[in-house]
Formats: sequence, structure tokens, C-alpha cells
Amino acid sequence: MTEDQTGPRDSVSGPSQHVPVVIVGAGPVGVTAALLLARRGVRSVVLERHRDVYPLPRAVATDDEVCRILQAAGIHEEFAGLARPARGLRLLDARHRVIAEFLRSPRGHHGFPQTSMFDQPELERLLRTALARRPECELWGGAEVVGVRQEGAEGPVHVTIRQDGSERRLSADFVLGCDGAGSLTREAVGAVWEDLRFEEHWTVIDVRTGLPVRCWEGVDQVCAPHRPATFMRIGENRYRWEFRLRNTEQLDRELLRELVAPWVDISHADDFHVIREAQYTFRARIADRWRRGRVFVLGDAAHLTPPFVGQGLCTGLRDAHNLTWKLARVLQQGADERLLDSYERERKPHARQVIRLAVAAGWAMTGGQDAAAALRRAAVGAACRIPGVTGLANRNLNHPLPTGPLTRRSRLGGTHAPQPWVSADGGRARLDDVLGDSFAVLTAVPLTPSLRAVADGLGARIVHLQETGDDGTLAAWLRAGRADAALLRPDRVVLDVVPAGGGDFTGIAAWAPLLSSMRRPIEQPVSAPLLRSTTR
Ligand SMILES: O=C(O)/C=C/c1cccc(O)c1
Repeated sequence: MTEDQTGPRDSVSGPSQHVPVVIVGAGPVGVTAALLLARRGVRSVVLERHRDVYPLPRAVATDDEVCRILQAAGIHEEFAGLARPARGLRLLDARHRVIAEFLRSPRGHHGFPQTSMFDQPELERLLRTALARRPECELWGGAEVVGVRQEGAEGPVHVTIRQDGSERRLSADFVLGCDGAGSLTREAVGAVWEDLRFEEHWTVIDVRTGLPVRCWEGVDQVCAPHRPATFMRIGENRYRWEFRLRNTEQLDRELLRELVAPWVDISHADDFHVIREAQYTFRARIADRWRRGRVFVLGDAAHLTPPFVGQGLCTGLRDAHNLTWKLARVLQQGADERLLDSYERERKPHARQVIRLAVAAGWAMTGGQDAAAALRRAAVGAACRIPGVTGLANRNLNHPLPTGPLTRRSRLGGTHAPQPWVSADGGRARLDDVLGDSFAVLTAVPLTPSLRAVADGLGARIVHLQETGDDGTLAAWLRAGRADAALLRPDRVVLDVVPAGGGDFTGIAAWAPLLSSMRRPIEQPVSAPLLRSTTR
């Protein structure tokens, strides 16, 4: 990528420090990526142009898969202390009658509440505290990245940084651009936005109040083309409203009183403090490429989604989870760099689907003022048939990643394994805490020596379902997937299965060459039927 570089070429003299990974941007995606790498022993420097956490809230929601990612980063318990499980999402009509209700479970497939609300600055402080505990990570505040350039096809990436009035340079094996919508790294990757055709101006207000607020402890989406709105409780006495104002409107106290009246009466009250008011242009966009050479983009640098399904930050954290274990395998085990091609291939279709769902939800709230639109909205209540709105029922999108070398075609391939509580050391633990940070095999039957050798080649933990002491979730899941055993990637996605009745991992010929470590090649069994006895 020498010819497609961003920023000054060699304006900085002197030797540059080398680090395996440079992460541009210390928002939640960047810091989570650093923590996930650190858990695998990969060193990184996180560069952030601001010195402190941005003090105002932006993202407000996580789903259960994202809580699992925070678990992998080692902060889920602290996060639970500041998050508030939500009951779900309701679509209301202009008169605030419920048209459709999508309830979220307090314990979803991943073992966490399917929707939780939180305050972003609190999450960011938590992430940074966790980062400060890791010797593998450094966070450089006040460090603005002004150039990213890879030396040749195989060479290191040079990052030019402006800090305290002077420029310095870092070189890295890989650079992760977690630098948001205005990403400089995206330019370095040579990406352009694909417009997914949604652009609306909304006003977001965050409020602190002790007044009684009519609230069902979930998210309200008001589907009223003249006055669409979103409302949710974020904390003990913290609330968020989002309104699409008319072009001529100014949000003064009188208009605010009128807008929030369906939820709270502020006519005679002082105790209603707007702690933030911001104008946003909600957009739907996806970068046409997410990687060039050893430079990647993640989060808002790669995709922008309207907030109507609460998935903006979640999508970025999924990117970090998907990419970091692969990078670690390349850096530490000498795995083939083609492994990294799967990042964009797996993540982009999912991000696109999330954006489409958010656009559909936005359309349900705002689209059309004619009689046909009114009828369509009425139909939502009856059958939830507005295109995309049915997807809200399953908005945490536990749909399979596309089939590829690391997601073999089978009933379970590319899906996440569930996470029940299991027995551990005489107590109880979440499954992932027992599995550790690497690959894992969940098996209902004893493994043959050759399958065991494959698992060993991956450094996989082998867990026999008879011994997990879970509530039967795992056995039922394997049965439903018609599998005797499932091979899980470090991000808990099913890489491959041993089909019910025995056999080999079905796709080993595709994934073994990508995952092989230079130190410990994975041997492919010639024929490896499972032993059918129950003894080992
Ligand atoms: O579908 C859910 O459970 C939550 C959706 C959500 C969360 C946060 C903000 C939103 O506009 C929607």
C-alpha cells in the first residue's frame, strides 16, 4: 500500500519504536480490542487524540453477545454493576398505544440480559481502568495520528503521531483504526462509504430527574411520522429522549414540555435537568473495504447505523472480538495471514444486516404520512409485517456468520455456542470462563485419538458434556445441531462439528492450513471415527 498512504511520508526523523499492534482511538471499540489482545499476551499502544474520556453519553445499549465480549475482556462483572437490564422494545403509535412489543430475556443465549442500558462515559472509564491494569497495553492520550503508511506489501506500518507540539513515529506489525466516523485510518485503507440511504436530523436529550416518569423499563419507539420519538431509561434517575424536530422548531422549554408530556409532566417542576442536548445526523453507511494489507478499520470507522435498534456500539465490539483472536494467532503462533481475510468477509454482511434493520425500524417510525402508511403501521400490530420489523423480535441477531473456511456449513457452523452456567472447581462458573481464551471442543462422546490430536494442535480445551453440570442446554444444542461435538473458535463461534454418528471435523481441510501454527502444525486425520462407547 505504499502508494495509498495517508499523511506525511518521512517528515519525522530518528528511529521509531516498534510495537506489535497500534490501535488508533481509545473509544470502547479500541480499548476493548486492546484488552482482548492483552488477554492473549499481545502488546499494543492505543493512541487517542483527546486526553480524557469524552464526558457525554452517546451509545446506551448492549445486547447479550456484547456482554459476553466484555466478559472475554475481563470486565463483565464490573459492567453488570453499572448496567441496567431492559425489558425490550415497544413500538407505539402517535397516541402512544402499543402496536408491537419485543420482550428481552434477562438471560439470553449468551448468558446475559438480552438488552442492557448503560452510561457510555462510565463504561469508558471502566475500560480504561482495566487497560491500566494490563502491562501489555499503553494508552497515549493527546496523541493525534496524522499519518498511516505500510512499508511494502509485507512490511511494518508506520504511524505518525502529533503530540505536545511535536511529531513522533511508531511502527507496528498491524494497525487497527477504531477512530470513528471521521477515521483517518479509513482513508489509509483507501475505503469509501457505501450509502445505505438513510439520513435524518434528530435531537437527542439526556435528562436527570427525580420526577415520576411513566416508563415500562424498556425502549419506546413512537411511530408517528409527524412526531417520531424514542424514549428510554438509562439509569436510576437518567433518561434519554430522541426527537425529530421540524425544520422551523427550536427546542425551548415550552416545546420540551410538550414533547416529554406523554412520559412526564414538567409544567411546574424544576427537577428536570437536561444534561446534554445534541443534534445528530443519523446515517446508514458501510465502508467498501475494511482492510488494506496490515491496516484494518473497526466500529464507526467501518460502518454507521441509525440508533433505532441500539446496535451501533455493539456492532463495533463484535468487530473487535472477531479480529483480535485472529491477529493474536498470526502474531503469536505464526498462523497464515490469509486468516485475516475472514475478518471483513464475516463481519461485513452482519454489519450490513444490522444497518438494514435499523433503517427499517426508522422507516416504521417515520415513513409515510399517507393512508397506506397508516394501514401498514396498523398491520405491524396485527402481524409485525413491516419489512425488517420482524427482525426486531430477534434484534440481537444471533444468525450465523456466512459460510467460509472458518465457519463450516452445518446446522451450527458460524453460530455462537450458548453460554450456560457450569460446574467448576466445586462451584459454578460461566462456560467461557471454564473454556479459557483459546479454541474449545464441546463433545457429547469420547474423542478419538486423532480428533484429540487435532484439538491439541489448536491448543483447544476439550470439555465433555457429561461433566459440565449445566442445565442440559449444551447437550440439547448439540442434538438440535445434529452434532456429536462442536469445535469453537476463541470468539465462541462454531468453526466445525463432528456430525452425529461420528466422523471427522467436516471442514478441516479448509481451516487447518489457515490456523496452523508454524510451531505446531495441525495434523489432519486420515479417517477418525468417533468411539461410540461411553468410557474413555
Ligand atoms: O431491541 C431492544 O431490546 C433495544 C433497542 C434499543 C436500544 C437502545 C436504543 C434504541 O433506540 C433501541
